[in-house]
Amino acid sequence: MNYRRINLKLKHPLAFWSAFPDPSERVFWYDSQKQTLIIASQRLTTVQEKGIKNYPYVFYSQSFFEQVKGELWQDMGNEIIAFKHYYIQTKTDSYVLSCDPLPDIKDQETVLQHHSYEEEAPEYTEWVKLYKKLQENITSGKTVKIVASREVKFTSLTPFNVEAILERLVQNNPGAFIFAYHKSGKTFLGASPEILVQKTGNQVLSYALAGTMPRALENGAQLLLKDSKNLQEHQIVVQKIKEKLLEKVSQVKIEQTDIMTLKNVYHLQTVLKAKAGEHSLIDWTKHLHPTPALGGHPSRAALDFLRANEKHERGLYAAPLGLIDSQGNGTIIVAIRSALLKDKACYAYAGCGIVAASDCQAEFDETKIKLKTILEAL
Ligand SMILES: C=C(O[C@H]1C=CC=C(C(=O)O)[C@@H]1O)C(=O)O
Repeated sequence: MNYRRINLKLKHPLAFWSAFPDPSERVFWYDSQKQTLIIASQRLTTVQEKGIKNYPYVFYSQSFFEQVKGELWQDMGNEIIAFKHYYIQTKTDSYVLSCDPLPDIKDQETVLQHHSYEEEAPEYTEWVKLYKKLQENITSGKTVKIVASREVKFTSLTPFNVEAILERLVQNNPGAFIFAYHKSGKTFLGASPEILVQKTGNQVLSYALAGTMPRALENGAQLLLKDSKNLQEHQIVVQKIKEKLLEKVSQVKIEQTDIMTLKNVYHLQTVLKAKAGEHSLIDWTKHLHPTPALGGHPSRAALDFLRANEKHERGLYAAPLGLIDSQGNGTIIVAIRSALLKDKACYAYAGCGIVAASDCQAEFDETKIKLKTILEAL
């Protein structure tokens, strides 16, 4: 496909997003580690994996579970999509790649509108019920760890303003991957710190990210590095990713476990690296998802439990998504610290890994802290 390159430096890059109102499909992707922003707009076509090389970037997503239940998440994800226009901004360059005439782009500042909203959270007693069943599952030996999640609905007096929320997600979350996928009047967005798999040439990298302490806790980072419950939760993820990598390649490099510091929480983080071999980024994604940082261990039993007992549909929450370039390189994150916006409704998601030594109230509180990523952007 022939894309023209047009030099364009926007002072307010979100103006590119705003230049394509509904029904334009759009993707926003800001890698704050590389300080690279890509905004893709207007679907050109759905792509088969072998066709990826024909487009500057494609957007890849797959739902958390293979089957998606209910109305809310219908038609979101499980596709590879090429777009007509890409606005690309790196530390040194800024341009558009386009295969269609561009609309007028007004380089206007985003109005940082705040929203007044009401919360419709399920009762704490609902969490307690789920937690009890989960502990029974662990005690019976079916599972060792399950990552349970909550969906909390926030209703605003005015429609949620995606640009303002994205702007604040970028400002508040250095180190994270800020993403948005807009389709049919719905926007799924968030600021995820977790790379499922990143492919650069013949290298792949994956984050084991599990184990959490609030930033508000004094010495939280030091406590986390020594906390046996969190270390167990974390090690399950490291071992599983290692095992999965070794199913395809002969060597894996496991870096030292460290602390990832985010705005509201600390996490335990271990980076694993391997050779990509002949496997594509999508092969690796399908092979690794869901890690026990999002599903549980053993995986099948944990997923069966979640399907049977979580009341909400996960859709793209905790699911793999990202951009892949024409060389097959890119970063697939798991879409946590995320929410689905639809007009005046915001469905926000947060989960936490639960093992035998967990505490019901502490895990609930952890999901509330994780929800702050979204709430502080509203
Ligand atoms: C499932 C989520 O977080 C995962 C990532 C980091 C730490 C986690 C934890 O400590 O439980 C979770 O595994 C979420 O934010 O919704």
